[in-house]
Amino acid sequence: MTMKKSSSAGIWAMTLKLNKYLPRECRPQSIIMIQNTPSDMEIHAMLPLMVDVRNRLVIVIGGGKIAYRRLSVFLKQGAKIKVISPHVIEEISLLHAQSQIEWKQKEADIDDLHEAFIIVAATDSKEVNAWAARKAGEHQLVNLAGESELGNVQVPSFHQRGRLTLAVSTGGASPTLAKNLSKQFIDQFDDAFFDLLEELFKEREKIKAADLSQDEKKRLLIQLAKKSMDS
Ligand SMILES: C[C@@]1(CC(=O)O)c2cc3[nH]c(cc4nc(cc5[nH]c(cc(n2)[C@H]1CCC(=O)O)[C@@](C)(CC(=O)O)[C@@H]5CCC(=O)O)C(CC(=O)O)=C4CCC(=O)O)c(CCC(=O)O)c3CC(=O)O
Ligand SMILES: NC(=O)C1=CN([C@@H]2O[C@H](COP(=O)(O)OP(=O)(O)OC[C@H]3O[C@@H](n4cnc5c(N)ncnc54)[C@H](O)[C@@H]3O)[C@@H](O)[C@H]2O)C=CC1
Repeated sequence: MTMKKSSSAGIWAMTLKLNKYLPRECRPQSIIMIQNTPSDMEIHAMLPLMVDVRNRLVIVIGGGKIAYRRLSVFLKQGAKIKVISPHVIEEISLLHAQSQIEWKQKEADIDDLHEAFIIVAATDSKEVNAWAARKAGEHQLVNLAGESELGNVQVPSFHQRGRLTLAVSTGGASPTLAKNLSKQFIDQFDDAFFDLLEELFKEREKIKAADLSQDEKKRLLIQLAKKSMDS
């Protein structure tokens, strides 16, 4: 599989193959010397969480196509959206005209940030985006469309259907790859699977509510999951 090529084992194997073409004195002395894939400890991967944004305020600084892409996701999830930007693209202007979002037609300033649960900085100015990250409160979530490492939230590529959410993040390595992978993953599931998931949910609720010991409930729930995987 292609993904495996970039694994450290793959690089090791490739390097070992190369070794035989190198004069003995030029060969790497140990695997440490030839290892060029950072370990999981060295990469700052972020924690995936499911966040309920319903009725929470998301401030979007900037009104271009990336701001629109971000706000569309939050809006669909039930968040309240306030766009702060001197100019916005037509799609944003239309949402504003339909009273689906708020729009303050101005440059962002410090007063705009306070009440936000999540701040999205998606202007075309690195300075403005970095300013938003700096000025955000300690308890706020901040997403920067570029230079995302200055914020504390990154947006993965995700698909949701029924109760299933599949999200893929490549931590900034390749958003396009994340997009393709998440599509490939969700396409593996057919309609019957989503019906099954709904059934499982109902069955599980019943078991949880039943007058049984915790151990017995756990046993039944594991059995239920096993049965569904076999079917
Ligand atoms: C760090 C992150 C920011 C964050 O967390 O907010 C980030 C950063 C940047 N993206 C850039 C480019 C592109 N981004 C996309 C697409 C998506 N980008 C998304 C997330 C993220 N993008 C986060 C990392 C996620 C990860 O790595 O897995 C997705 C998943 C979600 C979303 O954006 O809504 C969405 C797919 C949605 C879907 O599934 O459909 C495409 C392709 C396209 O548009 O089709 C391109 C062009 C091709 C390419 O580069 O691959 C650039 C360069 C900008 C410039 O040119 O300057 C930067 C800035 C930088 O890297 O510095
Ligand atoms: N995360 C991702 O997937 C991607 C991120 N990017 C990054 O996203 C950023 C935005 O990209 P686009 O939407 O294409 O830009 P754009 O140029 O279309 O829009 C920029 C917007 O920022 C607004 N703006 C500028 N200064 C402002 C200020 N002081 N206060 C409030 N609003 C201000 C402008 O009025 C405009 O509406 C870029 O920095 C780019 O690097 C770009 C492509 C993909």
